[in-house]
Order: sequence, then structure tokens, then C-alpha cells
Amino acid sequence: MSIEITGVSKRFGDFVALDDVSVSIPSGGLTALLGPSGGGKSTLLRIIAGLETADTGRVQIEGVDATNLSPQKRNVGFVFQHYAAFKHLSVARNVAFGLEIRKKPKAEIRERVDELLKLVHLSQFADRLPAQLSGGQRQRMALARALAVQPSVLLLDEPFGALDAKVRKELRDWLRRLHDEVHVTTVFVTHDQEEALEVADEIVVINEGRVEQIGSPDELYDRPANDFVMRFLGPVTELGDRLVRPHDLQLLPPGSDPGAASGLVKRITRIGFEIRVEVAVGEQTVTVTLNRNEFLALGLHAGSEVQVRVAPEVAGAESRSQVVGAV
Ligand SMILES: Nc1ncnc2c1ncn2[C@@H]1O[C@H](COP(=O)(O)OP(=O)(O)OP(=O)(O)O)[C@@H](O)[C@H]1O
Repeated sequence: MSIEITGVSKRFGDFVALDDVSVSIPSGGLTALLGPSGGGKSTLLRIIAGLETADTGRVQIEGVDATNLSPQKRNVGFVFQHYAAFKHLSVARNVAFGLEIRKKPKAEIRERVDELLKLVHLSQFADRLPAQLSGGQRQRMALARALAVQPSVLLLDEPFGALDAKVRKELRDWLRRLHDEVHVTTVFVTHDQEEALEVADEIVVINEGRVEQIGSPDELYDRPANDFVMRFLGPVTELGDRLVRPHDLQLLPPGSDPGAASGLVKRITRIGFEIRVEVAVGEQTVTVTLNRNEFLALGLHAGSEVQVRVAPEVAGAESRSQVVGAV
């Protein structure tokens, strides 16, 4: 394990920001700290970085007890949402900064900066000032600067949070590719579940100062530990007293399955390639998402009678995992 957090608690006055948090972060992985605003993600990242001290508990980095080490001694690199670049220095000098203060030989610095600028696709902008870069390019420069000193851990606090949706998406893909090249243990904070699901190898879901679940994107999405994780990771709807994903439901012509619920189609909305069908089942409005072909095959319109059920393969998988869980 690269980072071992054990029993960490943190209060700000009476407010409990972190409550007995223990997390193991594997070496070389890309781990997301995911959760709603105010849940404690940034506080945990800052405690790993040494920018904040825990009231209780320990932090180990690469086998060394870092609990009482200063940020400089932890060998971590960080990037924040609003990256403070040196405005009067060129992009190359900004990237070189950490190496210069460590008094590395000039030739070595030049070589390393060239290599890093290539890695973040900014070679042609080496001589520009930060103000002459776009927001996305500036964050890539920030990453190059953080990587320059070869940290054992890279910590990113909502690194793309201030950028527009399209650039965020590009940078996400880029971060994944960059990580595949350099393999430095990376922990990033996000409140965006799509970002975490797309980019991370492992996700730590944090809410109200506690860890709700740790797992791979698939594990969390398919086997959420509780309703909070289920709701936070993707769309949900209720059928009877069950919480399910809208795409795990099926619609059938009336009278198809004696075990299925009967309802009336209330509303049909097309969202890209998906069709969202709202069905009134008794007092409930159940949301079902279908793909275009499924939808066309049913010939539905507002007012159609339908039956709703959990797709048999999903229901089957659930009962199998309950049996496994019981053994
Ligand atoms: N220095 C501080 N003094 C007082 N309260 C603080 C301080 N830092 C954080 N908090 C509080 O601790 C809680 C957790 O904050 P934190 O920034 O860790 O949450 P977060 O999950 O990262 O949320 P966000 O996504 O909004 O940044 C918040 O309620 C915040 O107001």
C-alpha cells in the first residue's frame, strides 16, 4: 500500500469533518475521493499532504509514518482547483521551479522540463506566460510542475473543477492516459460521480466525514453498500419498496407477467440515445430508461398500459449474490 490512513478524525470547533476514517490507497493506482460537498474529501487530502493535521489517527506514506512530517518532507505533489502559477515566469520556468529551488544542475533541469512539457502536450507553449494559456492548459502545466520533483504521491483537489464541461471531459481522458504512462500513485478529489467512474481505478465514497464504501467503479455501481452510495453513483427510481436503477427495469405489454406491476405511461422523454419513460404504478411514478429499439418495439405513448418489472438477469444476479453472502 502506498498510503495507509488509520483512524483519522478531525474537528473544526464542534464540527466533525472526519470521523475515524481508515483507508488504504494502493501503489501506482488512480484513486478518487468522491462525495457530496462538505463531506470531508478535501480535509482528508490535506491531511495526507500535511497541510492539515489530524486530531487523532495516523498517515503512512510508502511505509513511512508521515503523521508528524511537514508537507515538504512527504514527497507529495499537489494541484488545486485554482492553480497559482508564477505570473511573471514562462511556462517552462514554472515547471522548472521545484527543481531550481532544489539546486539541480541546469542541464538536468532543461532535460526534465522538456520531457514533462512533452508529456502534458505543452512543448510549443514553453516560452509563453501562464496568462497566455487556456484554463485547461494551465492545469496541465500545474500537473507538470507537480510531477517535476518526482513525487511518490500526486494529490489533486478538484483539479478540473473550475473548467467548462467539455474541457473537463478532455482533461479527464488525458489524466487517465497520463497516469497510464507515469503510474505515480494519484489521489484526486471530486464531487462528480461520472468523473470518478470514468477515471478512477478505485473510488472512496466519503459522506459526512465517514467512508461509505471503497471499491472499483464496477463494484460500487453494481453492488453499492447502501442506499446513499446507490443514489450518489447514478440514477435511481423506486418500484414498490425497492431502489433500482432505471435501466435495470423492463416494460412489458399488459398481461405478460403475473408477477410484474401494472401501470400507465405518463410521460416519454428522449435524452440522446436513451428514452426515459415515466410510469404511474399506483401512487408511485417509476422511471424506466430504454434504448431506442426497445422503445420502438413496445410502441408506447402517453396513456399506454404497461407492466414493469426488474429485468430477470438483474433480479437473478441479486438473489445469487444474496445466497453467496449468506454462506
Ligand atoms: N479550516 C476550516 N475551518 C472550519 N471548518 C472547516 C475548515 N475546513 C473545512 N471545514 C469544514 O469541514 C467540512 C468538510 O470540508 P471539506 O472541504 O473537507 O469538504 P469536501 O468534501 O472537500 O467538500 P467540497 O467538495 O465542497 O470541497 C465542511 O463543512 C467545511 O465547512
